Amino acid sequence: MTARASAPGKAILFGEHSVVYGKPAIAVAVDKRANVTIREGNDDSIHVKIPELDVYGVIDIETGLISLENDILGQENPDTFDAGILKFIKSALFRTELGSSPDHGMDITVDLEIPIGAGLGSSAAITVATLAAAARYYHHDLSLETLALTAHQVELEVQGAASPLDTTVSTHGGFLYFTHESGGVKIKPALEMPLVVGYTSQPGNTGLLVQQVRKLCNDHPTIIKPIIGLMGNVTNHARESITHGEEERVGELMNINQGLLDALGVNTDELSRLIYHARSAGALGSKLTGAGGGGSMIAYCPGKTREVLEELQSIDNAFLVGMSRKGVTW
Ligand SMILES: Nc1ncnc2c1ncn2[C@@H]1O[C@H](COP(=O)(O)OP(=O)(O)O)[C@@H](O)[C@H]1O
Ligand SMILES: C[C@@](O)(CCOP(=O)(O)O)CC(=O)O
Ligand SMILES: [Mg+2]
Repeated sequence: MTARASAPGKAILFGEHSVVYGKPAIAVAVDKRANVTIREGNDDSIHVKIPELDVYGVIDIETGLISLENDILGQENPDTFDAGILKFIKSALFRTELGSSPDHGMDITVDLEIPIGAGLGSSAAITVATLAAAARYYHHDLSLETLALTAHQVELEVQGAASPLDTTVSTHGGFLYFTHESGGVKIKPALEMPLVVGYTSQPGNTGLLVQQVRKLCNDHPTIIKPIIGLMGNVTNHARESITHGEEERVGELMNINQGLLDALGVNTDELSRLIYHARSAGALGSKLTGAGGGGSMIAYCPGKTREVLEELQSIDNAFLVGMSRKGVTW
């Protein structure tokens, strides 16, 4: 038996971090995906292979313990490596919503097109695709709604705190205005949305950054809560501007959102450099995307895509990102 599923990463245009505090957000599924294949295994363990990351993990079915076959990351970074992405895969495989849980060995391969820890939702895409592939493997029917909800539970369990934004976008695809009350509502942009992503070689860890913002908010509630409230206002203004085709205002609102994210302490030197260089090369707006603390920025650059891409590539990694209407496929 072989079961396959695939789910897209995402870019957050407006509202990362404030979405964890109940505010709205705008995000788009991107044309980079996590592709998961599950096959029956030859022994009693779950073997997970992620060739793009050089990660070869083993999950013990009885104890749930995760170990690394090649332990390269553990050796390089013994204090900080915590089996990272394998925790999401394990948590997904053992969810009761799947109707069954692993009772024999499996071989799981993740073909990952999304850079990890780059704010582009690799954790959500891998989680959604693993759940979908496992449901198929167990011949279990799972609605998209249950799939998105279950994937959010996985992110919550592994990350500690998480909004349902990434898992909603990865499940349903498209360009979404997300609220906690109504979930993802598709947006019809009245303008082209050419986006360039620039990513630093330093990965960010979403769980740690969300905790860091929580601490800042607890230490300075009368300052940080209004900033989070403002971020919600920026997102709502941006939705108007996107649907009315107001390019310059969209750019300005991205820059304002970036200033507020900086105030939350999730910006870095490297991100700032990419963000300001993108603006100098002609981007109307640029900001970090996802959790920050490293990872990626996006630049909104109608008519200037080539200039911005070349500028960012001269500093670090950069690529043009396209929207994916396709959410999870299985
Ligand atoms: N090279 C790596 N190999 C395995 N796991 C990794 C690696 N780099 C980061 N991780 C883990 O992958 C997860 C990435 O999820 P997250 O921090 O949400 O970033 P994103 O979803 O933006 O890619 C984290 O739990 C992190 O510990
Ligand atoms: C910072 C946050 O808003 C987005 C995190 O996205 P990513 O894992 O960095 O791709 C956290 C969340 O919404 O759960
Ligand atoms: Mg993530």
